[in-house]
Amino acid sequence: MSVEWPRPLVAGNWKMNGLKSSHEVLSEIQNGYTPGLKAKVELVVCPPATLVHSFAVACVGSRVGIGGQDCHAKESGAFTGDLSAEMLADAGAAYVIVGHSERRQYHKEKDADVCAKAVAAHRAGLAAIVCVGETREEREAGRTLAVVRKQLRGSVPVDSNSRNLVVAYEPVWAIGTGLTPTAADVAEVHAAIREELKRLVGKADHARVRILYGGSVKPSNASELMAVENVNGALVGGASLVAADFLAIAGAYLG
Ligand SMILES: O=C(CO)COP(=O)(O)O
Repeated sequence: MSVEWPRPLVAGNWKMNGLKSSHEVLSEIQNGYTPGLKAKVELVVCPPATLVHSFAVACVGSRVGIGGQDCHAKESGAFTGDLSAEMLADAGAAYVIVGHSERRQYHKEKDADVCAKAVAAHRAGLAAIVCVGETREEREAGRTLAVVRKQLRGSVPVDSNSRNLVVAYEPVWAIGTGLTPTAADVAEVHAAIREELKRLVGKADHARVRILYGGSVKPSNASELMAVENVNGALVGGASLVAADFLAIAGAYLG
């Protein structure tokens, strides 16, 4: 029996960028999401929380999905400034990024915290985009695979399946630097992630979990990176803020 894959996923992580005026960028993305592109690739935009609801409302009909960039593990309570997965779902999000390296670095999030957030995402009916990736020091010490495997084992909830889990491999040293690993390096890490998923998600479904590559993805390198085995899409930072660049990256799937 042949495995029917879900479409690859190209997600834009806008980080702390975006004001009301950014609706213009969203409109350009929607206009460029043609039926031909829709047939080949799923597009998701993860704006700052202030824009999640209005973006979700604007996207009804265009099928561009909306995601949050983080969530709290609890459903509600005295957590000033935080946002629950249920609130993101209520605002119209279908995805939430958890465990981004900027959260791990600046907010000291550990694997257990990331896992609790992914559990919350599932509880709220969201798909969790779980981020993993090594630092430059870890790569230079030859520890990349060990680090990524450990992060996965600690961060992926037991109830995960190919509909509620996406994994994003983002080498920390490649984020916002213009540097990318070689295609062979990406292939090696993604193969290790796939193998690990076999244990975490189960034999029946692990092959359908999408594994995204993230870190300095641009229109100029998207085709090469998206062609690597076990790369099922991209998590795009800077280039996702420019509609033409984001669409060109997704366009890598038009062949
Ligand atoms: O962190 C990233 C996406 O989550 C990648 O950022 P850049 O594409 O800007 O390198």
